Amino acid sequence: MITLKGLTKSYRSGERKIDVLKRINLEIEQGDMLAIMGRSGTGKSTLLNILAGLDTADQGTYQYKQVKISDMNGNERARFRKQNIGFIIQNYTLIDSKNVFENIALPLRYSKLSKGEIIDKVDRVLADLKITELKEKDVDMLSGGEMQRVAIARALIQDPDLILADEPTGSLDEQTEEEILNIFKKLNQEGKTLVIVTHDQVVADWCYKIYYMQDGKVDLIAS
Ligand SMILES: Nc1ncnc2c1ncn2[C@@H]1O[C@H](COP(=O)(O)OP(=O)(O)OP(=O)(O)O)[C@@H](O)[C@H]1O
Repeated sequence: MITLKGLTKSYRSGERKIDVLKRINLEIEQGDMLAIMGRSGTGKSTLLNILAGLDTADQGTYQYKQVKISDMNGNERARFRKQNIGFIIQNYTLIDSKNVFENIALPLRYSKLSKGEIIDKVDRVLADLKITELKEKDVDMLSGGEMQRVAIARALIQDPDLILADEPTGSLDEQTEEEILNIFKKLNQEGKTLVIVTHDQVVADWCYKIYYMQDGKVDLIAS
């Protein structure tokens, strides 16, 4: 599904150049569920942002199915992201001034769907995640676990094939973490591919493969 070849990325910080990714090669198969671990600052989020099409590498190629993402310009990558990627991050990035329904419907705002079709879609995702009762609530009234479910719902609204999650359970208690992981497992069983960046061994152990990032490289350490 995904092939990364020779992916290289550096950042400049004043005089210093930081080589974050050094000729990374990685294959991700459709239907996989994998964890990326590694110490802070080793480039996990950078790699995830490149997979999402939010950032680009300096060198190397990124192929998604038959398409070379690394050849795309910013607009093309934005379209690719919208059509294929569900992105979930730790601090939810929900919009406080909007309620749960409006937050989940947000990615559909420029779609050609009618109001009724949008409502149906949101209702279906809410039901799948068992959060229908939250539909009209303001997001600033939600618990951390509820917010994360809403963020997942929003990531799923366009039915993406690839779900990228950056520390998705980082601020949740153990029970809520397990509930979120169960949701991920179910999505995976339905055919979605998941890439999860985590510091948490419990989260990694739910995945089929665990990769470890170090010194600009990514190595498979368990499968
Ligand atoms: N936009 C940027 N400009 C300059 N340096 C950056 C930028 N983004 C990331 N970096 C640096 O690149 C390195 C990798 O950052 P990244 O966020 O990918 O690491 P990470 O493994 O996800 O870390 P953490 O586990 O703490 O989230 C860090 O040294 C970081 O400071």
